[in-house]
Amino acid sequence: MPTASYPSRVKLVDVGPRDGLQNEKSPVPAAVKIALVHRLQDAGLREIEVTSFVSPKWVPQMADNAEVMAGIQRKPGVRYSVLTPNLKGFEAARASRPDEVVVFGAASEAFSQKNINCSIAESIERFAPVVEAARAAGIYVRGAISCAVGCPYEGEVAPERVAYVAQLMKQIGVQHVGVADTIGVGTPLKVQRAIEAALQHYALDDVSGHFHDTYGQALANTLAALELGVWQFDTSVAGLGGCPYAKGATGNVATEDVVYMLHGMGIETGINLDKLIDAGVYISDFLGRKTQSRAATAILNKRAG
Ligand SMILES: CC(C)(COP(=O)([O-])OP(=O)([O-])OC[C@H]1O[C@@H](n2cnc3c(N)ncnc32)[C@H](O)[C@@H]1OP(=O)([O-])[O-])[C@@H](O)C(=O)NCCC(=O)NCCSC(=O)C[C@@](C)(O)CC(=O)[O-]
Repeated sequence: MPTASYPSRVKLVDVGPRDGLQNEKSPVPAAVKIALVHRLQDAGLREIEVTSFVSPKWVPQMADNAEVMAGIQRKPGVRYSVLTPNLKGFEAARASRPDEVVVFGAASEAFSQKNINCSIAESIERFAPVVEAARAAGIYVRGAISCAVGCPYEGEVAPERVAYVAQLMKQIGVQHVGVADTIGVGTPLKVQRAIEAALQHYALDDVSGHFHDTYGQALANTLAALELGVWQFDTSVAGLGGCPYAKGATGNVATEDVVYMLHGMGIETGINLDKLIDAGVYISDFLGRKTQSRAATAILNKRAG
């Protein structure tokens, strides 16, 4: 049996400050979000998804988007991304000088309606002017394809739906797509089919994985994506998070767990695991709960002796 050949280097985008905190019921002060971003960049993260410019009525936790972006002491070489669902969000985001904006669509009609209040076709119409304005301003545009393997409202999602949305995103000039298992129901072969669907329209260098860990499959799914040559992943420090419109779904795969796995496989990330664990402890302590990262828990137990 041939051994899979894995990429030698992987880029992780920590989405903890955005995806991780968007669903928190109690307000997290902007100062804490800013401190978390600082800790992540000090740990070696080179891309951080900071916040979203969405309706504060829909996602109150992200209402401090501009304040958070303004408070970050930017580190050279680090890219800061934000979510922008429409032109209103983009115009507000633009003033805060993001390096990258994310338009977020879905492979499921029902999730599109629940999450962004429009159909898939309408979402593409809303994204098109965002993409045009962002690219004209030299801002990179990433697209997220939610519910790429399963939807909380429609159940299983066929890879053809992912290919369909990827094609629409490609047509309007989105530069990169993230294949997102929003509710963490995917298993390795299903995730590979979803990624292959995106690869029908995007090059390998322009596709990333975004796996929630609800069913404990996210690391296995990350490995399955690596086997296809995917080398970019969204992960969340301490495994924070969940989507307000995907009830019951847990956070993303913990950044610490992915870093531990990759380093163990001899794959470089540029991330200092100890500092990353400290960043996870910082935010978990603030939230008054234990980290969701198994690797961090094991290493913290060892540190405690
Ligand atoms: C997309 C909208 C805004 C459409 O919401 P809508 O109600 O259809 O928008 P609208 O254009 O009809 O406007 C209604 C009101 O919202 C305001 N509005 C309109 N746009 C904005 C904006 N950008 N920023 C601030 N305010 C905005 C607008 O000004 C107006 O205010 P009013 O006149 O009623 O006072 C809404 O549905 C929304 O905000 N949804 C939130 C979606 C969200 O943030 N979901 C979580 C992130 S996605 C995710 O987590 C998945 C991902 C990416 O991680 C990948 C994965 O795992 O799947």
